[in-house]
Amino acid sequence: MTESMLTVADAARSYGSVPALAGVDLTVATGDLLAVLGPSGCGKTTLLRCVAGFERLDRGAVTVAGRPVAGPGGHVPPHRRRVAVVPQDGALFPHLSVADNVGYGLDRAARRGGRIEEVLALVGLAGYGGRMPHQLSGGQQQRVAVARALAPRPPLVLLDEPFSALDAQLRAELRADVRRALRADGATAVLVTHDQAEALSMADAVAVMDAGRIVQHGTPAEVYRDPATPWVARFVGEAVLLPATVDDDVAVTPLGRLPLRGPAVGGAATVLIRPEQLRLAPTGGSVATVVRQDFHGHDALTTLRLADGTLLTARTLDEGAGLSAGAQVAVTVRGQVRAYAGSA
Ligand SMILES: Nc1ncnc2c1ncn2[C@@H]1O[C@H](COP(=O)(O)OP(=O)(O)OP(=O)(O)O)[C@@H](O)[C@H]1O
Repeated sequence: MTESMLTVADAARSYGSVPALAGVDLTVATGDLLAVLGPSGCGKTTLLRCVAGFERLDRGAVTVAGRPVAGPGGHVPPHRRRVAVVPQDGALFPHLSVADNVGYGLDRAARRGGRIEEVLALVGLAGYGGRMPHQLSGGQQQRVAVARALAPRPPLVLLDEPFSALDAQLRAELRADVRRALRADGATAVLVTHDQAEALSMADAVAVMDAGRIVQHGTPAEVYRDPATPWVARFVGEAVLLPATVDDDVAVTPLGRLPLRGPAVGGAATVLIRPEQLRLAPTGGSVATVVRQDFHGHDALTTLRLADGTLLTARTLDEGAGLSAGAQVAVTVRGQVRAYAGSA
């Protein structure tokens, strides 16, 4: 079994009457990247700051590499936790060269041993050591911040929305490169983000957070395909949620009888269908009217209305091309669906 590099147990922290953390349990396996994904204000940054040691817990405990750093035994200050933080804006020292920024936390032996060049190469900046931060683009500055965090080989690296200030294309490139660098260096990391695509594409595991609690912890595929609640379903991607009646392993829905997977529920339920499960054809399914189509280049989201007024969103490729508002199509569902007890 893989050992945990980070354990957070029943962590609670309030600001006045606001419970920013309301009992968080979390583990990160050694060598993994965990994404903490949640909407603004759910407590992500507070969690990260409590792990780093910038904030104290009201209750609970944090263990890093088997060593208690917060909890009943006391509060280890940030600089003694061996936890590296990559902040949103990089926060490089402006008066130090790239090499000196990266080498800041290193002892002389490590500096001489070539670690600075090694981590700069890992983040794609070999040969940039002599530059000053202001001579770098925003994306390059973030790469330096990641290299600086990795340099002393900390047991844990925390990344706080590190790509949020970058434009979309740069962000995608940097995500992939930073993921590769972390993996190549064997680092264990926690990434805090409100961006589902970032969490699902980068992480080994995703902890979905809402109102100070972790509401689901699983692989990216698990939280997308098998969300714990309708709220998680909506938060991690486009979701079609339909009223249903469950009868054994079949849900009776406005789109017909659909096979179920996941935990059994009985009676009135809500089913989750992902837009890519919906297939459109000229005939041979439930009849729907096209309301509108939002073109995204690689695909399109087509909003449809069933005869009973139910709205659906289908992700379409060629089969939905050029459908205009008012057109009639037949909708079928591919694969199994997940049901939740009660109505949405
Ligand atoms: N220093 C503080 N003083 C008072 N309230 C705070 C403080 N820090 C955070 N909060 C409150 O705690 C809650 C959680 O905040 P936190 O910054 O952890 O959320 P977040 O998920 O990181 O949000 P965002 O994505 O917007 O940064 C919010 O309601 C916030 O207003």
